[in-house]
Amino acid sequence: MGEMKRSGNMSRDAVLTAAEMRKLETDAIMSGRVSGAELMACAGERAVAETLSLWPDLQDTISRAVILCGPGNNGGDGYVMAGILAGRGWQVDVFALGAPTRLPPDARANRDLWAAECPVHPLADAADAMASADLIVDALFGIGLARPLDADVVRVLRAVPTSTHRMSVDVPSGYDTDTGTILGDIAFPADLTVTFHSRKPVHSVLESSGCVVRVVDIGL
Ligand SMILES: NC(=O)C1=CN([C@@H]2O[C@H](COP(=O)(O)OP(=O)(O)OC[C@H]3O[C@@H](n4cnc5c(N)ncnc54)[C@H](O)[C@@H]3O)[C@@H](O)[C@H]2O)[C@@H](O)CC1
Ligand SMILES: [K+]
Repeated sequence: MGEMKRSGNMSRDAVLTAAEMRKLETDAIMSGRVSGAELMACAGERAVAETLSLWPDLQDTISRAVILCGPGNNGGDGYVMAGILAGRGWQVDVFALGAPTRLPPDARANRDLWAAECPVHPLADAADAMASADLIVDALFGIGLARPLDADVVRVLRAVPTSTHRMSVDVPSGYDTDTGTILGDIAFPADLTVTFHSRKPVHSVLESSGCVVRVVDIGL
């Protein structure tokens, strides 16, 4: 069975839809209480912390991470994680989907920070690196997935090895947040999902299939 862990100032029982979560974020940003960049930085930091807390063995040696980054803010969280892990001495390879010019601003800023120092590889090239990774991070799609995954993404997900640590940021790519169904044929096979502020309907489905779900405060 999965486990649940909550922290911070959150409504303990709330289960939010994707639209409700998006509204909460937008309202918080519009109020000036917190910026999108701060939320993203916190999301990436908390995702790394929860990953290393679940799998402390990853800190024993120099570990290798593959981070799959998508075309939206979920990808932005992935770039934050890449920077944090590289700063801890990890070998980090980032593979990205979509043109950087189409990223939303906060994700673009974090992508540019990463790309100033390190390469960003095309997503289609991820298979070999995934085969030898200690940790694979799925930051392809979160609450913004709007249709089944395209064939090029499906090909990459089919190459994800089952023998390594696999974590998803917010929602495993391929799952519909509000129904918990897989929109196409496949979703990222996460062992751990770190979601933000509140559970979403998909997380009960994940827990019932054995995925660990951790809910973290990001200052909303
Ligand atoms: N400021 C914020 O709003 C925050 C957002 N956060 C992260 O941002 C995520 C939500 O970001 P977004 O709303 O940008 O959504 P996503 O990053 O989940 O994805 C949206 C992007 O994917 C595209 N897309 C949707 N379905 C597709 C498909 N099947 N194939 C190809 N492209 C597809 C959309 O056109 C859009 O460009 C959350 O899940 C969370 O991880 C966190 O960083 C916390 C702060
Ligand atoms: K994801």
